[in-house]
Amino acid sequence: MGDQLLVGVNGAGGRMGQRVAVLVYQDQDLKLGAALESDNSPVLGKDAGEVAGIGPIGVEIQSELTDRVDVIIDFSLPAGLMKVAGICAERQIPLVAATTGLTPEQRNEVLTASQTTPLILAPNMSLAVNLMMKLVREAAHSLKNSPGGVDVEVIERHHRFKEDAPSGTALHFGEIIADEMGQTEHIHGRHGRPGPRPTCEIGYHALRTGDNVGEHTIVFGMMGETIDLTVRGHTRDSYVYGALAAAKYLATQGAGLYTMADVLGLN
Ligand SMILES: NC(=O)C1=CN([C@@H]2O[C@H](COP(=O)(O)OP(=O)(O)OC[C@H]3O[C@@H](n4cnc5c(N)ncnc54)[C@H](OP(=O)(O)O)[C@@H]3O)[C@@H](O)[C@H]2O)C=CC1
Ligand SMILES: O=C(O)C1=N[C@H](C(=O)O)C[C@H](O)C1
Repeated sequence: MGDQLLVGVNGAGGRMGQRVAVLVYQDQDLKLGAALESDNSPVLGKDAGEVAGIGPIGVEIQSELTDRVDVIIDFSLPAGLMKVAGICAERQIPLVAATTGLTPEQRNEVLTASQTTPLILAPNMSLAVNLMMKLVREAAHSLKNSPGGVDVEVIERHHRFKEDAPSGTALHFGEIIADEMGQTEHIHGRHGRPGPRPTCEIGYHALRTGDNVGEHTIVFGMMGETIDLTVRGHTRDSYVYGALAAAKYLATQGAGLYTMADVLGLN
């Protein structure tokens, strides 16, 4: 149909990229217009649908964007996002950037794309996780002046294949907490004899086990009681649903930086 949104997916051969191809194919408002991978990917030249396990859909995986698309969804690796962000900025293609593990410099470079095109850069596209971010901000704000002090730790669990740690989601939870409570130190694990825990710390702990698609627990530890807030994904599709909603949202916006809260109505 002429009014379908043409979606490009960057990282088409990956765990997330394959699910994007499937759920775009199943969405009557969307059509897969391009499937991108690195120039040394073993799936170049293959049909994106076949790689994703749903049979041929007539979209060949390529390393360069040659077709017109209305929006690009990126679930790749930092190098892949950097490349596609430059393309989107130049061609004014809205970009849903989901890749994590960026350096601060890479993040800042991706963000410049919002000067010429609509952009969302979010470590987590899930509705439950983004709502949990709102809940964690509220909890941090309410607890920040607790008389006995509050120790906050972030525990994340992911599949054994995840390349970056801690997760981008965990780091963003930490940013929210520090913004509300004022912690200045972010420490990753503990070993040896670190001594008593300073109150200025947020601790991060990354578990890598099995096929866990993503679980985050924020621990607010006080004297005499503890609050654990946990959100867990059941399948990767929880992230893709958010990414597709973000793509539809950006397609209606002008150049600028937007958030998943804008997309999901969580403001
Ligand atoms: N924001 C969110 O909601 C979510 C974000 N993520 C993030 O998405 C990213 C991908 O996760 P996942 O799918 O599990 O990882 P995978 O490694 O399975 O997929 C990444 C894909 O990107 C490809 N790739 C690598 N370099 C490039 C490049 N230069 N251009 C285009 N494609 C490239 C890889 O190809 P090759 O294998 O050949 O290198 C691979 O197929 C991670 O950073 C993850 O943290 C994941 C889930 C949710
Ligand atoms: O690699 C993953 O799988 C995920 N990565 C993202 C992150 O690093 O926060 C989002 C989600 O947790 C799944």
